[in-house]
Amino acid sequence: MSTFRWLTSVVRPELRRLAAAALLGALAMACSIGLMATSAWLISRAAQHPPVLYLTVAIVAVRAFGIGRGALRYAERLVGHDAAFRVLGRTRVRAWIDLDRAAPAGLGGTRAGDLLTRVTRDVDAIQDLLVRALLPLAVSLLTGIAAVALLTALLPAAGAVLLIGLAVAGLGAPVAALLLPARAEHRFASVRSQLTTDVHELLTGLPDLTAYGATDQRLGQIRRQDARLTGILRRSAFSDGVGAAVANAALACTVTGEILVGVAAVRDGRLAGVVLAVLVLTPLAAFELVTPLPAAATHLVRGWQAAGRLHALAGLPAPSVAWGTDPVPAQALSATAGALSASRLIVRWPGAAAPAVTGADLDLRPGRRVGLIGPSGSGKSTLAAALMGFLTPEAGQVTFCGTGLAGLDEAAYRRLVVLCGQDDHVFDATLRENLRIGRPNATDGELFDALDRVRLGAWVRRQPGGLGTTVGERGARLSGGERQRLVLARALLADPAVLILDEPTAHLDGPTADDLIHDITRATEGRATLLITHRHRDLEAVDDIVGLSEENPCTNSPESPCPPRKPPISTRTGAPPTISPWARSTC
Ligand SMILES: Nc1ncnc2c1ncn2[C@@H]1O[C@H](COP(=O)(O)OP(=O)(O)OP(=O)(O)O)[C@@H](O)[C@H]1O
Repeated sequence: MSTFRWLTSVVRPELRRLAAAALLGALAMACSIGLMATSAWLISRAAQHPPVLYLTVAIVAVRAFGIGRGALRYAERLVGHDAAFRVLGRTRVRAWIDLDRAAPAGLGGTRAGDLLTRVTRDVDAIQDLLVRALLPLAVSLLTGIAAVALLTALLPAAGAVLLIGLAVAGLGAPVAALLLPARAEHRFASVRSQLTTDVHELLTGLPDLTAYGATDQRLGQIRRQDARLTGILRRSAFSDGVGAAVANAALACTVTGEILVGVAAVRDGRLAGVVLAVLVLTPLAAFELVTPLPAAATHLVRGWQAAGRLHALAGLPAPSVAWGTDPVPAQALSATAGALSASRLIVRWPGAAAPAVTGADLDLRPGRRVGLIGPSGSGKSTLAAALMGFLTPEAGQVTFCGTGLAGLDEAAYRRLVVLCGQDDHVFDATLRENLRIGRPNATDGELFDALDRVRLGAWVRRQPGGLGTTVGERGARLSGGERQRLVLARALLADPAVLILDEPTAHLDGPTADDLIHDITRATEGRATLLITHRHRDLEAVDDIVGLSEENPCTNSPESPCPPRKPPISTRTGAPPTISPWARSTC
């Protein structure tokens, strides 16, 4: 879809409101011009001292135009902004849907600062495109025609002079505003986005930059971007000024032209003397139309760029599973039918040259714990992402209770299968709010129960704020181990049938890691659990072990097909699983 079609699709539902706003704006401007024209006539006529009765209609008209101008302008702002905010809401929702569709695995090629700029400033630029560019253009066009028609009716030559003046100012000023900074203006959005990205990276990486003494270098980079943006804005302001100067020069020439043709017409007797003031003063009001046009041209270009950048979000890779609408199947779980299985999976990250996982098999059954081991980079987390449906396998299938993920309802699946990852996000909120992501209506007692299961309860009770303690951005006020146990407690609160734990003992000292594994063993009783780990001691807690090899030489292409999967490095079968009654009824 082209940017134009994308823009049309978000604006189309509000077209009637926007047309009403344009009409109200045009009527307000018409009142403004009418006020000026009637006042000019009234002053000239009053100078002839006619009976006051002759002036009554004009006096009433002046009052009506004066009141109408204010009331109509208010109504235009109300209707126009209402329409713009509706478009804004729709654009923002659409941007979020595009991001949601791509997240989490499709956002690898994007930068947080750039995305932030798109969903905030680029969306705002769409509002400016509507209320500061398209509406003023429409109002100028409508009212300009009316003003020229009025003067043409009084004196055709005067109408022609106004037409030429408005055309020069209405086209010349915006073109001057656009042509001068054209190249710079087209770089505006990307430079602004780069600046936001650099500032965002500086703030998030400040501790490391300070530690390496690299802050000045980064600040220098930000200063250079800031100087580029300032340069663009300065050139923009200069060309806006040139546009305004063109408009004012055109106004001066038009008024002079009106005086010349008007005086000639009065001399020839083609025009009544009292109407001369109308010819001379009406352009003053009519030129109010062109004053906002240079800025409108700038907002048009910026809004168009913003629309292109927002439209590009729809093109982000969406590697997640295309979920179905069926709820999770209702057949009973059994020890033989895998709750969550993967067979001959080949998984590739978007844009990667080769698959990260080739031919993996896995069978997670209720009540059994499986340990997943392999060297760093062998694809353990990638396999977990595929089990969660974040990545669609190139080949092979992930099934839950015998049904492929593409046939299942996503929300139902997410309630039953939970991933507790290595770098799960901790929100800048209280402990309570972070935990309740796992179970929104959990009581404080249930939260403490989960915290005790990961040995964090005593620490939370010692905090003056208890569960209300704030944890800082990305959990900055917690130690690595506390953060890890907090996200594990959150996963346990979700009470899933299948729990995938990606290196839960990372960041922990040996004894604490042993205790945590012991607690995990208790907490996962009756569930299907996948424990991804580098610690061989952790494997004592599992029933089966599956190993991934680092060698992934194939690309799953005809030239380099993937070989049949090697058998697991070692497989140990433990005691028969215990299946809790609730786990049996899960599927
Ligand atoms: N978000 C991503 N986008 C693109 N490629 C990725 C992404 N995450 C991982 N990869 C690539 O996939 C491959 C496997 O990475 P993965 O994280 O699955 O390995 P791992 O076995 O979990 O490693 P570790 O034990 O170090 O956590 C790596 O080559 C990595 O570069």
